[in-house]
Parts: sequence; C-alpha cells; structure tokens
Amino acid sequence: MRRLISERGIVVSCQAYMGEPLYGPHYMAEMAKGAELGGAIGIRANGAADIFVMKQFIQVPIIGLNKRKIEDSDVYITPTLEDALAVYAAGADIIAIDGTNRIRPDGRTLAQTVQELKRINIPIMADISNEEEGLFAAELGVDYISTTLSGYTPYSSQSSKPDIELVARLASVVRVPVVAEGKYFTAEEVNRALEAGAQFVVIGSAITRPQYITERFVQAISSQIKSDNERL
Ligand SMILES: CC(=O)N[C@H](C=O)[C@@H](O)[C@H](O)[C@H](O)COP(=O)(O)O
Repeated sequence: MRRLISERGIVVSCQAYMGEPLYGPHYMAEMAKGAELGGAIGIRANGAADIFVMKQFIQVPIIGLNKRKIEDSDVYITPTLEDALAVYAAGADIIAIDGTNRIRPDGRTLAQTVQELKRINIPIMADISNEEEGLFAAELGVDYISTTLSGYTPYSSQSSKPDIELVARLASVVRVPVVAEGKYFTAEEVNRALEAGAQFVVIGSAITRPQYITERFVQAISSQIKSDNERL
C-alpha cells in the first residue's frame, strides 16, 4: 500500500553515489532501517534498486527519485517521466521530481510531467529552488513542495546554510505542504524550519554520509590541534 507522509517530523535521505563507501542497496536499506528505528517518519531514496530493497526492510513511506544526468540537460532529479514510473514501480510511495521550469531531457514540460503522474494517481514532491517555482508547482497540484534545489540552480539563493527564508515565504502563501530540505546540519536549524511552517525536514548528509560527518569534525578540531602543536 502506498502512503503519504502526513505527520510532522524528520525524513532521512539515504543516498550514496557510486564510489562512496556505503554505495549499494543493502547498505542503504540498513541505513534506512536505522533511521526508522531512530524515529524518522519517512525515507528519501535514490534509484529503483535501493528503493526495492529498502521496501523489504522498513515500514515508513519512501520518497523515491532517480538521479540521472542526461547529456547536456541540467535537470537530474527524476529527469524523465520514465524515471518516475520506474521508481514508482520499485515501490516508492511518493516520487520526487525536478520542480523547476527548465527543459527536461524527454521534451516534456513540468506541467505535462505533473499532469501525467497525477492522471495515474502518483503522489508528487516537486523539488524547487525558489519561490516562483514553488508557487507554480503548487498551482499544478503537486502533493509537496520541497526546497531541495535552493542553491543548486544558478539563479537561486547561493548559501552554505539551509534556505529557511524560502520555507517561510512558501508556507505563508501555499496550502500544499512545504518541505524543508538541503543543508540541514543542526537540530536548531531543523526547529527553525518547522517553526517557519515546514511540515517535515529532510536531512541527508548530516546523518547518512560518514565521510562528510567525519570531515566536519576533523575540520572543526584542526585549528585546535595546530595551536596545540605550535605550543609544543
Ligand atoms: C541538490 C540535490 O541533488 N539533493 C539531493 C536530493 O535528493 C541529495 O543529494 C541531498 O542529499 C538531499 O537533498 C538532502 O540534502 P542534504 O544532504 O544537504 O541534507
């Protein structure tokens, strides 16, 4: 049975790229299980193989996507309708798609893609990068708007911090649930996004990428170690 996420809380994005230490469906499914045990209300996952295996491990809903770079297109989050259908067939409950108005590699517009998915009752999360895109996606009737791409399109706000302002602006004008996603590293930031009106917050790298988690600690202590060494 496919389910929407209607509670408030944390969704954990369990994704690893080829070449990363935890790449592979089994690692990602175990990661998702850990997140579920820790209280995640949903999992965000990339690719049919990971989603199919995860589905056997966890009960909470899965937001599925297929990240794929096709030729010179800038659209890489579930870039084609076929990608969306494959991820749905693998068991995802909600499909995350690029929610920008950029040309898609299959020649469809965002509106046509949304229309097709809605026709067959597939719940959609639109990954947007700015307010205008959020408003447009809401008008098209998607089920969630997520701030995933803020900072990842050349025309959106560029920051190393989460775009909580975008969450606040969208949540004050649209009725569709707004999801805060991208660059959330502290509980304080998550609480601020919830206060700003996010229904839930998606956290990825801060929980599921051990190399980045370690690197952040290593960087944080490097000046301390340097000054200790200088004193010796
Ligand atoms: C921009 C893009 O391609 N974002 C991807 C979307 O699925 C993932 O790489 C991110 O990990 C996810 O959005 C969570 O974000 P963060 O890892 O910053 O918590």
